Amino acid sequence: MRTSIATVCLSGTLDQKLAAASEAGFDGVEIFEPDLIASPESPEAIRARADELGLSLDLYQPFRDFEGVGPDLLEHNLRRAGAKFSLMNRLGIETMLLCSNVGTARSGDEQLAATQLRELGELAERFGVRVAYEALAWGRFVDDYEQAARIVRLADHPRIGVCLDSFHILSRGHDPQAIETIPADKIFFVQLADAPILSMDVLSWSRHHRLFPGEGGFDLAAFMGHLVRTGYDGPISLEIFNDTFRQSDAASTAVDARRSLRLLEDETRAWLGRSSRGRTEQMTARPLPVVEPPADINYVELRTDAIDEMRTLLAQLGFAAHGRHRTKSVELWSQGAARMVLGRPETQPPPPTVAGIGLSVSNPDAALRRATDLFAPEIHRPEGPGDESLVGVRAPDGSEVFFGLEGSTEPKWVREFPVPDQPGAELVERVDHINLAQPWQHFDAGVLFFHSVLDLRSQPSMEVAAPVGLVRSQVLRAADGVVRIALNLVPSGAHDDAILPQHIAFASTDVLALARQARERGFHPLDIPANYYDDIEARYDIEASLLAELKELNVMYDRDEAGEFLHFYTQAIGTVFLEVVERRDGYEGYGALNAPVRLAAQYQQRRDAEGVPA
Ligand SMILES: O=C(O)c1ccc(O)c(O)c1
Ligand SMILES: [Mg+2]
Repeated sequence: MRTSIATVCLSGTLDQKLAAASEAGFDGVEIFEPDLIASPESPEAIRARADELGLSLDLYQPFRDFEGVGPDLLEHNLRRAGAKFSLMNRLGIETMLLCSNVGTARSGDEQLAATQLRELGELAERFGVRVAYEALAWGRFVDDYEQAARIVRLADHPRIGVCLDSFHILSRGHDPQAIETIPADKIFFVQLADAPILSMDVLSWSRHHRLFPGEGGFDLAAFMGHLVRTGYDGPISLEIFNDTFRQSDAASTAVDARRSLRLLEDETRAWLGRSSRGRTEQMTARPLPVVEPPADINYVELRTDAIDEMRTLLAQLGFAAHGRHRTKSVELWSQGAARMVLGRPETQPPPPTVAGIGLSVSNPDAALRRATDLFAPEIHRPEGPGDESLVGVRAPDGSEVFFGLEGSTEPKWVREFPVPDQPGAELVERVDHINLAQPWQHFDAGVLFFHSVLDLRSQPSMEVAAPVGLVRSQVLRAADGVVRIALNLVPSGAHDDAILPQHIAFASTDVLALARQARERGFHPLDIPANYYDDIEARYDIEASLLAELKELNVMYDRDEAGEFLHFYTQAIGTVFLEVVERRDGYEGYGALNAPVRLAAQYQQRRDAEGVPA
């Protein structure tokens, strides 16, 4: 599969965009006209630069508002097109994208549009170029790819074909199956974009919210499957208009982009494999190693300067102290199968406080190979003699993900730490979920990373109101539900990022007993306001004695169709806090209704700690 990316996806100057695309391993790029016009380089110099970087220039775009017009305007439009064809000759670009007319078309007569495209084809012939006609989802008369394909057929000119853009097709709910009725030699270009499922006008959706494949809600494997069945073998190009990507580092965006196509190629191969008429020969990348989703989170590594406070907190929650590792400057705390590795930040820039997680997988080597095939940077850790070697990769937010062998007993590396003097309280069973605050520019990349590398599935994303802004939250979880990772998007305006810390939630068999024992050890939970308890009483008709106990211990409550959820929070230590949860009778959620109350309580806690008057 030949991969391409539109320069509009990336931030920076045209030269920086080309460099980022090349560095990430793309075969080619689409030149977006505003990037060219704004460039100080001549078209010839841009061509030379692309050659030097090993990039083909696959498309020049967009050309707008050509067809369906009156005779005077047609003449003007042909003159405009001639100028662009001549520019394309200087750039050495063969294909120009023509968007369906959104403004100047007077008629939706398909025969008229076809006749005018035929004239454009004649002109293109003279320049040795060709035109790919794309139905924009908001086109004045042409807004559907089947209509565009009909007009192209009527135009019947070798220099006129279609451009298929998954966004325009899938955003309108059009069935991509009819792609198979378009002859492959009439498909001149293919653009891919994913998007979150939103209910808004399609133009704004397209111009601001497109995402790389795998980051949104479209079924792009099916789209690709229908395309591959036509025999199309041209470039597959990403065209992502996204406000965040325009502002973030081009090099890392380009790597995310390549990751998305790598995954999609694999998913397309699988889709074709399941269908009766698969032709997978164009899926040229070797298949990604298949991995089972991780079986559990076998440790979480925290790097914090507030190490004494964290020790106190873990002890209050009933964790056993194993002490320091025999060679590394970290210590281990455990309770049940929940293991916390604790150390100070040692690298510059400092790692996120939740600096790493260990995942138990059936085949660590395959998991590592899959991750590196998906362009995740591998981590090499110095090891002491006899220490178990850790294999892992770096996530987009800078945290580390290590793969360990799944098994019924504890991981071997635990024996590299001393045995605790006192056992833990054993009211915590394991890590229930972790919640990673993502810097605003890494959120979508984080979703794609955990989805593609670990085969975790995205749950619908949610928005939670916090005093500092709306927090977008997305849970990714394994099919069996054991491993759950929630990603939170820190609002870009929230300079005080400590208000949206990361957190680790432990699963307990008896949260009330644990809260009581912790209190006896001096623990003070996050204070929950009395108004909250009035509200849940009204909402759920909770038994008076339970309500009193929840209130006394600052434990929050939720319910779904299956069961109940009891959970409490610790106060934050720096940018991290802990949670203990009890899921009764198969409750599946995370207490979403409680999240705004918790965020406001944390905000209040910080203001109190800083002595700000209420
Ligand atoms: O939003 C637009 O105008 C626009 C332009 C070119 C495209 O290929 C496209 O899909 C959308
Ligand atoms: Mg497009």
